[in-house]
Amino acid sequence: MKFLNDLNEEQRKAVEYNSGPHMVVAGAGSGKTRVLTYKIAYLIEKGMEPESILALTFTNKAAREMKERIKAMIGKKAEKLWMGTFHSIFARILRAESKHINYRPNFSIYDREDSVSLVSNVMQDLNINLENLTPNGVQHKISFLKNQMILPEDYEKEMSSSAADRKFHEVYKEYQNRLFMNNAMDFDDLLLKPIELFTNNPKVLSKYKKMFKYILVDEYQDTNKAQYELIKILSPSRDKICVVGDDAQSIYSWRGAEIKNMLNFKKDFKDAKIFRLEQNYRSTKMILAAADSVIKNNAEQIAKTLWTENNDGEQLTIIRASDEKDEALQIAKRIKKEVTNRKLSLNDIAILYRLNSQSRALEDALRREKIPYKIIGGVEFYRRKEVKDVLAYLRVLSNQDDEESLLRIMNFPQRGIGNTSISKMIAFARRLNISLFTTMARVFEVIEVKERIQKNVKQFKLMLDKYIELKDKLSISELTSALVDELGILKMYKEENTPESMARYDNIQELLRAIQEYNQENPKGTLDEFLAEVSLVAGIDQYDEKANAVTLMTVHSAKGLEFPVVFITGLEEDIFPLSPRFDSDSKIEEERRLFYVALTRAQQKVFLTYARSRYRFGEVAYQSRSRFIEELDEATYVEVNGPGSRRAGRKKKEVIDEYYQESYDDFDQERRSLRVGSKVSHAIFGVGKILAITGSGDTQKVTIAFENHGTKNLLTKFANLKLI
Ligand SMILES: Nc1ncnc2c1ncn2[C@@H]1O[C@H](COP(=O)(O)OP(=O)(O)OP(=O)(O)O)[C@@H](O)[C@H]1O
Repeated sequence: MKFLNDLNEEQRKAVEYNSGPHMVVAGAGSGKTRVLTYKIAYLIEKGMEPESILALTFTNKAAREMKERIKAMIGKKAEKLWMGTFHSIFARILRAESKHINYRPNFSIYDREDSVSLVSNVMQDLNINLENLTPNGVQHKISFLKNQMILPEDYEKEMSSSAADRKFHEVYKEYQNRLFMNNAMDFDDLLLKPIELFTNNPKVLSKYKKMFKYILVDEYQDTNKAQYELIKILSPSRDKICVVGDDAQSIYSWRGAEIKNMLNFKKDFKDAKIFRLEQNYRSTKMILAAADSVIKNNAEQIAKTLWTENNDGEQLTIIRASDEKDEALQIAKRIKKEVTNRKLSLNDIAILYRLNSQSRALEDALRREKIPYKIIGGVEFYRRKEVKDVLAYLRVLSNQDDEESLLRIMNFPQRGIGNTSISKMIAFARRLNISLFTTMARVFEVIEVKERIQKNVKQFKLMLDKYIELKDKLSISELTSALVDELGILKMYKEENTPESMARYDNIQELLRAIQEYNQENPKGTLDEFLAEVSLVAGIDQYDEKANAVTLMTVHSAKGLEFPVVFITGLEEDIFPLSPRFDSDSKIEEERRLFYVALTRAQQKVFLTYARSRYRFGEVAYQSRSRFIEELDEATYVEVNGPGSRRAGRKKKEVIDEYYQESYDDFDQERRSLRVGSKVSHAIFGVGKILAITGSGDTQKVTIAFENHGTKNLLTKFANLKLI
């Protein structure tokens, strides 16, 4: 097999090994993905049927790319591989086997936002208020428990007798119950339900065990308990299994990932063989030395030494900025320089941050400098309001028990069915133990609802019935177009004619286009399958590498990617690492691994930036530089002080260039127009009235009485106040 020549000796050994369970422990950039890809091609070339190989990846994007690569190596038969994320593969299996767990195959898949909304409805219905937990927090806790396979009944056994625990348990139990009633699953169910399925149905299990002759798992360091159980349950005769991972890149413990799955592989799988890949093909020697000097501060890790034959490369550059705006401006300027000096295109550059909220200042600066950028993970396409509205209609057409989706569309676009009437219908549904959808058919029996509104409900129900009937006669694309037309939402957004409504208009058009493409690519694809697919799309999956633009994303999303030039921003205590003061050692170690992941994305050059002060939680916070910078080997970096150094405050005019002048002028403009008595609005605190102004220039402060947040003292420069 000629393609084996693309591998180094150790990689090749791992690819050819076939005599038992094995784990490839590989450092960053050492060819993990390559080994996995080649191994699958190798197995097929050796005669294994593609449909008997199960390959589990961390993102849909990784699965797609690997499949493409394998197709290029061995041809079209690669299409038949079972390759995808845990969630998408098991959603597919659950759909086929739904009757064994008392679900119907058209079950809805709730994303995080849907789950939060369900939690919130449950809390309202049970009239439960959890003092310290918002619906968001409750959802997070539920998800964390589910990831650890702790169901309500398990939780009940372990919980304390405190009122808070009891209330939480009640919400959790009812949340699970509602999911079931709605014929819906949340993301965590997509891993838990298959365990239930396989455990309670030995015949089904044996069918899949026979079918999957080989299991391969990517990013093994970030598997959680449920994923681990699934691998163990399914791994055929326990020997045809290959996992790859890097313990130094385990960054998802907050979502329940367990690094110990990797550390315990040898115990779990008898006679497991370990392959180590230590040659890095991605980065310069300098970048590897820097990464190594940081990660060696972690106590918990599998020993390995990464080396490379690549060039020595340049030192890292550390840039100090005065605040987040200055940081962003300096980055934008640098990018222009780098592109010219290194003859790079913009998609060779990534800007990474720890927190999504850091992106705003960066985006502002890039826009002003007219540098095209793409942002990954913001509000993802399929999570946008207008897109979800249309999808909610499709979900109801597919699964009438999906109460969450039905509630979303009941009065959208407005059809005169208010919340009070909806509550009354829900009460009726609960009393009779029927679904809300069925209640709509019997709305004339719900005497508490006014006659006029009963008619509106009836009409809405008739419309849905019509499309439910049409859904098997039309393609998904025709169905959706007809529906969107009848709802008149495109027209509605067009008439509103605001930038926001036009963006919504475009997004719905884009959705119609996406559905058309889906139809073309999957002529036999059903509405249920389409909905399952879009529910599982993550931000990174839509990432277009070819678009000529700088990439902005969190370090978490950057896992597995590589770029010639990488900026790592916000290197300050409390940002990166996040919350060091309150955290245990293990959390700091995870932050350090995250920093390691960030550094090792770079091929040629790394810039590290930090700001002396930063606007956070509505106030200016003075920041101290991240411990991770202090941990870097001194030989691996140089520091430059941009105009953000302290000197800049005093001698601003001398050190800042025209561009900065312009941006400071903007501040001054805003400041001059503020007066005692002016009404202003603030991004977080809302509307308020200025009571006093003290000081001037950069240290000017305003005292504002906010309508809903009391009186606050803010530094004008950072408050970003808008006059009303
Ligand atoms: N034997 C090899 N010869 C040449 N290039 C290689 C070889 N192995 C890997 N590479 C290249 O090195 C880079 C990193 O490989 P890959 O992405 O497979 O590593 P990885 O271990 O999955 O990385 P990470 O875990 O850091 O994301 C890729 O550009 C890949 O093409």
